[in-house]
Amino acid sequence: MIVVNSPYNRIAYNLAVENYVFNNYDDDIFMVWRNQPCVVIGRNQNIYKEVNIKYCEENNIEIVRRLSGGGAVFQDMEVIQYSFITKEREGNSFEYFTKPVLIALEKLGLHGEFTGRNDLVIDGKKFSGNAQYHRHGKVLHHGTILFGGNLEHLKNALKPNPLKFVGKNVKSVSSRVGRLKDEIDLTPQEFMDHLNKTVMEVFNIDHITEPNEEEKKKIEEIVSEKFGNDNWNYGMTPKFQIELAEKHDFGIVEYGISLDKGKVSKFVITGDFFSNDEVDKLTEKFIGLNFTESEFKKALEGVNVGFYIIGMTEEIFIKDLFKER
Ligand SMILES: Nc1ncnc2c1ncn2[C@@H]1O[C@H](COP(=O)(O)OC(=O)CCCC[C@@H]2CCSS2)[C@@H](O)[C@H]1O
Repeated sequence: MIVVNSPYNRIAYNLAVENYVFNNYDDDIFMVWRNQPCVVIGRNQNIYKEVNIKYCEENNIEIVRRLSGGGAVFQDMEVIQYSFITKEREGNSFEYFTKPVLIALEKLGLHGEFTGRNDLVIDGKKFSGNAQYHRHGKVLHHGTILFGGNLEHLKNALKPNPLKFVGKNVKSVSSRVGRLKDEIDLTPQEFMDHLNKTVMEVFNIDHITEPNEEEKKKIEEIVSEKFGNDNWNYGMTPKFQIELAEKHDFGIVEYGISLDKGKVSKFVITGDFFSNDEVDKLTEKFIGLNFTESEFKKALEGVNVGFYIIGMTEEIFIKDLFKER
């Protein structure tokens, strides 16, 4: 096993390093890494359901989809990730790969435990979530460790959308969380070094490497094709529909929205309001867009919604579709 140091601290890049190493290295790998603020969703999650996209846009929190399954987590520069990439072997359970983390904590006088699902907890509070990806006889096991981190962002960015979404998708499992830095006096960097050192001892590793310039180019290609690309981050959202109805003094407005590959594929507005023109002339402006307030507002520039739905304003329209429920 060798240690790979990632030169990046952006989620799309670090996921691309994992992906590159997974596909191109024969050695088993260990890697510790961290990112600027981001939300990382599971492979089969509905981005609209699990993430407060507006909050993320307003707070510069990137949203990226990973290859492994499971739920959505928040990370920032105080949240530490680790990855093992190995050949698939008997006994490669979640418990097996999380053990070195628990050993590293014991050395710091902290007693953590593995729970039945995929979490590590201290005193019942989750500080680590884990996920795996298996392919071609190899396994990627990675985990996030809430060493520190902005809990306000964690709570707000991951607030599940309470709208009824008709469709299949993996839901996150919300937990009571706790941060390690409230228990120990280390900086995030010191904690990373400690974790690295512990794993190097446990697995007898003496070799540390870093992607070279040529590899970095390939990693950057993976970023633009996948983890930094809306077609992956939004597009892998399973098909779903939303139905809404809002009562206004100018009438009841019913919205039926279908999303396919993360984009609006069908949008129907019905109701008992008065109209000057066919409402499909309005709704067709949104076909192909992400279902986000920012994209809808952009599409509405120069459009008079009151022309299609008498009494309607842009403000009411946006509120009907995107207000916090
Ligand atoms: N950073 C972090 N650490 C620990 N727990 C978290 C974190 N962020 C959110 N949460 C809590 O976990 C649940 C979601 O739990 P759930 O079990 O649904 O999902 C996970 O744990 C997935 C872990 C993925 C790890 C990958 C490793 C490399 S990139 S991401 C969320 O609602 C919060 O309550």
